[in-house]
Amino acid sequence: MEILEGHDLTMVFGGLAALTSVDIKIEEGEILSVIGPNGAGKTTLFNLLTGVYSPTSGKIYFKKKEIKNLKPYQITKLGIARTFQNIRLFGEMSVLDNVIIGQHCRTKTGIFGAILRTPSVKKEEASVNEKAMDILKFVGLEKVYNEKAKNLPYGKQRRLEMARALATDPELILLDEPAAGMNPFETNELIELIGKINEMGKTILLIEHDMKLVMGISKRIMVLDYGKKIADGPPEEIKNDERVIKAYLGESSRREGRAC
Ligand SMILES: Nc1ncnc2c1ncn2[C@@H]1O[C@H](COP(=O)(O)OP(=O)(O)OP(=O)(O)O)[C@@H](O)[C@H]1O
Repeated sequence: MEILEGHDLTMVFGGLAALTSVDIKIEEGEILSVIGPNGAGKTTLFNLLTGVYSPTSGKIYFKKKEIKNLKPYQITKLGIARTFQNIRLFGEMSVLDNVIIGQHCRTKTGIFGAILRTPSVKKEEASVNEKAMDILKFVGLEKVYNEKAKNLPYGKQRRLEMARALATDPELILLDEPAAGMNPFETNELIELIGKINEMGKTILLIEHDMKLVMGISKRIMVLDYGKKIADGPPEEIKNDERVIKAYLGESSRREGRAC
């Protein structure tokens, strides 16, 4: 069954079409990667699916429910979580607190309960703490739970972003360039972690430039170029797709052009 569908998605920014008539379908339980040269529209697509922008036209369904006009927090509550290309942690807060904040959309305590500290509030706090520690163990950060987030090395900060996304108890996780800035060792660890998250039953949508990671873990790959979908299929097919090869060759010649 499809967990998420986007139909005919178009996004225009002041006359520039960042996406034109893009269809996307994600099957429950799959790992789908979105790739494409710089400026192809990948992040714009993520921003539409998570409610950061409302598309200029087109429809988006999560588990058959239309979500096009929902706010990001409403979409999170329905079961979609994301990480960002530029890490967005609360640097001055502890690793544990960053994960606890992720659970906020699932807790019941209101302002009065928090002030009065009723037994049910204390009980909920204890279970929130326990769950946050379980998630930190899962991503391998339990030993640094008390560190300030900003003091973690880069690869661990990325893991913490994933932990915080997991804390919202999502069915679908969108990862925006999770391997960006990682060394090969950290990337291998990340591949393992994404596999484990998928084995837990979570569906994963990924934007990534690291082809080793993309080819290694994706069940399917969708390719964007200049805001249009130019290919969609299993990794073996995408590797040999002429339009995809051309789009990437075009990008390297654009880069060389810039460097001159
Ligand atoms: N908020 C915005 N306002 C105006 N133009 C935008 C906005 N967001 C994106 N764009 C433009 O839309 C196009 C697609 O950008 P987008 O960031 O989605 O590409 P991308 O594939 O994620 O690129 P990269 O791989 O470099 O992150 C680009 O031309 C970009 O400049």
